[in-house]
Amino acid sequence: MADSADSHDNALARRGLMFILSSPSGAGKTTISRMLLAADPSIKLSVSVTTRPPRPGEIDGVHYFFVDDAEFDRMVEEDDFYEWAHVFGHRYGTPKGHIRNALKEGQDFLFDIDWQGTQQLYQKDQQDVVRVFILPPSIVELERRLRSRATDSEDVVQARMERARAEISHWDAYDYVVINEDVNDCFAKVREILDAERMKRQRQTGLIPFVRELMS
Ligand SMILES: Nc1ncnc2c1ncn2[C@@H]1O[C@H](COP(=O)(O)OP(=O)(O)OP(=O)(O)O)[C@@H](O)[C@H]1O
Ligand SMILES: Nc1nc2c(ncn2[C@@H]2O[C@H](COP(=O)(O)O)[C@@H](O)[C@H]2O)c(=O)[nH]1
Repeated sequence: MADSADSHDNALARRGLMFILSSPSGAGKTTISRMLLAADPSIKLSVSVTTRPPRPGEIDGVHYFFVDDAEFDRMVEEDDFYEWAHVFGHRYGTPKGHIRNALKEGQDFLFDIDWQGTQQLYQKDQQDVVRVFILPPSIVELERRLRSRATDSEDVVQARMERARAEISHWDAYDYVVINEDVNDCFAKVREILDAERMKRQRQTGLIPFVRELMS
């Protein structure tokens, strides 16, 4: 029979989470994602595949896997994606890789993806998905942030601003909505959401035998 330390460890066993951060472009989800990854080594980034060219400082395999159209087509044909979508004139997709098995083993993953990808992941796996939408404090501030990032041409900034209201209209398809005014406050809220979701009874698959043993 397992001793109490073993059974307590088993009781903490749970499935991994698919923790999704979405927002209109420039609201700050990449910033919040990077803060979360730096603060919490037990969540891993799901690195997306994209046909968009790298921005200065972006590293292949770290921020994205940068591929050409032919390679993206090949991955679609071979069913390599959990989900993929057209966003701002390029294609972006979540590679299946080792995610499914790692989730079963309790590994949490962070997804920085848009509303289309969120819908697709949610349809496939409602149980493990947690959807968080980040809003900017105002449209003026959103535009200021897109420009201050200084990584995109004027045309790209304009195109993203034109899409901003349409992106925001999907806010009610998310479990949580957080306004990113002060970045540290926003990060703290996102972290609280992650911590609480990890504790949900339904996710803690190891609890059932533990509670049975406690009650026996
Ligand atoms: N709370 C904040 N206050 C001021 N600036 C912020 C805040 N949060 C993020 N920023 C800045 O705004 C810019 C856009 O942020 P970020 O790149 O994280 O946005 P994003 O939502 O990931 O955009 P995209 O979807 O285009 O990747 C960055 O320069 C970032 O440093
Ligand atoms: N559906 C998906 N959307 C994705 C994925 N990876 C990123 N994104 C979203 O695209 C836009 C633009 O990103 P950027 O890095 O070019 O600014 C943003 O909303 C991302 O969240 C993906 O794999 N699937």
